[in-house]
Amino acid sequence: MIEFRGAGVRTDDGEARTLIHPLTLTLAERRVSVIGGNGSGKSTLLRMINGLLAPSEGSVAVFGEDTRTAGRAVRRAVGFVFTDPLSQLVMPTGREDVELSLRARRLPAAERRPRGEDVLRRFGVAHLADRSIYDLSGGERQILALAVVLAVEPRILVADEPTTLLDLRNDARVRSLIAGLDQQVVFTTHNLDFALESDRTLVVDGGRIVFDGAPADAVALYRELAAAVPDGRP
Ligand SMILES: Nc1ncnc2c1ncn2[C@@H]1O[C@H](COP(=O)(O)OP(=O)(O)OP(=O)(O)O)[C@@H](O)[C@H]1O
Repeated sequence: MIEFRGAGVRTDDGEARTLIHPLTLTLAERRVSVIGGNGSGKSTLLRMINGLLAPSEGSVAVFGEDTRTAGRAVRRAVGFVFTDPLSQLVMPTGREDVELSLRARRLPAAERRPRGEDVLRRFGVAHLADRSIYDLSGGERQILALAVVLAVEPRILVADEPTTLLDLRNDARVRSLIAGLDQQVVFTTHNLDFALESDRTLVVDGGRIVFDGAPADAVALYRELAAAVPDGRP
C-alpha cells in the first residue's frame, strides 16, 4: 500500500523547476506500471516511493510509514532496482552481493551461503555467482541486481525499467518472474507489452499523471501523446 498525499518535487538549484506536480493517489494493486516519454518524471516518481527522494511538499507513505520520518522502515519494506545495475551491485561478485544483503538483514552467517545460493539458482544466475560483476553482460548484471534485491524479500518491489538491457529470452524470464512474485511490484517501462501485463498503469507527462487506469487505455493514450510530439522535441 503506497500513498501519495499532495506529494510533489521541485528543484531549486539555480532555476526553480517542478519535476513532479503535487499528486494524491493510493497504489494498492499487485502490479502497477508507469509509462511516459524520456524525462517525463517516471524515475523521479519511483524514487519517491522508497524515500530515495523526499517530496518538497506533501508526503508519501508506505504501509502507513512516512518516507521522510521513517526512512529506515520504508527502505526495509521497499526493494528498489535501478535501471543501471552497477549503481547497486557494490561487491566484486554476485554471491558476495547477495550475502551482503542477507547480512544487512541480520541473517546468521551459516544461513547466508545456502540462502544466497537458493536465490541465485531461482533467478538462473547461480553459474555467474563467482564471476566479477564487471565481466558480466548488462543483462546478466540486471538479473543479478534483481536477485540481490529480492533475496531479502521486500514487501514491495520498485523496479526502474527492469527489462531494458535484456534480450528476448531474459526479457521473458524476468517478466514471468515478476508476474510470479507474491509482493506488490511498481515498475517503469518503455516496453508497452510489459505495461499491458500490469493491473493499473500511470501515464506520466511533464511531471503530471495524465492518465491512471486500465493498461490498454493507458497504452493507447501514450501512443497518441507520442505521435503528437512536435519535431525537434525528444
Ligand atoms: N536532481 C535533479 N535535478 C534537476 N533535474 C532533475 C533531477 N532529477 C531529475 N531531473 C529532471 O527531471 C526530469 C524527469 O527525470 P526522470 O529521470 O524522472 O525521467 P524519466 O521519465 O524516468 O525518463 P527516462 O525515460 O529517460 O528514464 C528530467 O528532465 C530530468 O532531467
